[in-house]
Amino acid sequence: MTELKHPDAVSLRGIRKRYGAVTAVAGVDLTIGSGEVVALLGPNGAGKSTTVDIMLGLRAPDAGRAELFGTRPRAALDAGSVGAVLQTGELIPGARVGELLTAIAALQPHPLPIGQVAATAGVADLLTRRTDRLSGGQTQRVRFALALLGDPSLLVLDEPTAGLDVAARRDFWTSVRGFAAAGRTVLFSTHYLEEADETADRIVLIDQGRVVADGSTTAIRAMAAARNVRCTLPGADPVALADLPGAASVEVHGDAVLVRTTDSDATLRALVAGYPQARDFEVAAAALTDAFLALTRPDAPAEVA
Ligand SMILES: Nc1ncnc2c1ncn2[C@@H]1O[C@H](COP(=O)(O)OP(=O)(O)OP(=O)(O)O)[C@@H](O)[C@H]1O
Repeated sequence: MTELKHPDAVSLRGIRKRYGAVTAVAGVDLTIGSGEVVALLGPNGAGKSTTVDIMLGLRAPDAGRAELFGTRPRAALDAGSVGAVLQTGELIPGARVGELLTAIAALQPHPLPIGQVAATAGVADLLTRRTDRLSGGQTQRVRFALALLGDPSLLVLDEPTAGLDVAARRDFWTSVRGFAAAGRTVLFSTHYLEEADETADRIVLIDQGRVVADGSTTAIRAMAAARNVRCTLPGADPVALADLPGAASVEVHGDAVLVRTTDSDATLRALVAGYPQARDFEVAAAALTDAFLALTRPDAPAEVA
């Protein structure tokens, strides 16, 4: 593994970036330790790609500092410590996959054997194929192989499975998990909670250019299963409602009650039994962002307006 000795693979401090009137990144702090597998999860336009580009030294931030293994991103890239699969960039058309891997390996300070990389990335049967005759899933696997050639300690993947079908996605993530199993660091961005859930140890939720939550995948999965139970209940007491089974947080606005719960069946049964005057029941999936906020603010008091 090509590694610069430093405990943190990634360190972002106070990163900000605007494009004209659009604030893409609004102050991101993020530390990723060596060996972590982290998903950067967020909706379209959340600022994931801009954050990744700054992290890799491909874009300059307006403010803040990005370091990989305690050094400038470009120095870490030049040392072969970092491999990346980005959304942009075409494979050289007309080249054979094996030729391309051989050519790029020659540029690396400490290349891995082509056969090993091809096996890890699942491209061993594609080496004689032309790069412009590959399917989307095969193209992504070749790009993944190219990123592995320098034997990186950190792999950065920006929405690597965008546009791939379910089978191609599954194969891709199997290869990534194989890479991560060797104790290397992986950061990937995705829109899909399932991808984050299946592959990452930690999920960082980014929304409107900010980190709005950061937690273990287990904790995030539990919160993603959260439901909102709403009802009309005159004279509701938020403190008493907070004792309902499964209740994570309670909001009371006049007669309107919102209970965020991890067990909506139990909450609803107890609500019906304990509050006969309650009516207009409604149960809905909690928005992921709400779930993350509830997760990261466990001490938040019940809100009353
Ligand atoms: N080169 C650019 N010029 C102007 N605005 C940009 C540019 N790149 C990104 N933006 C804007 O900055 C914001 C963040 O974009 P970014 O691509 O970083 O988000 P993202 O989370 O990666 O989105 P997606 O999931 O859609 O790829 C968006 O509002 C986007 O329209």
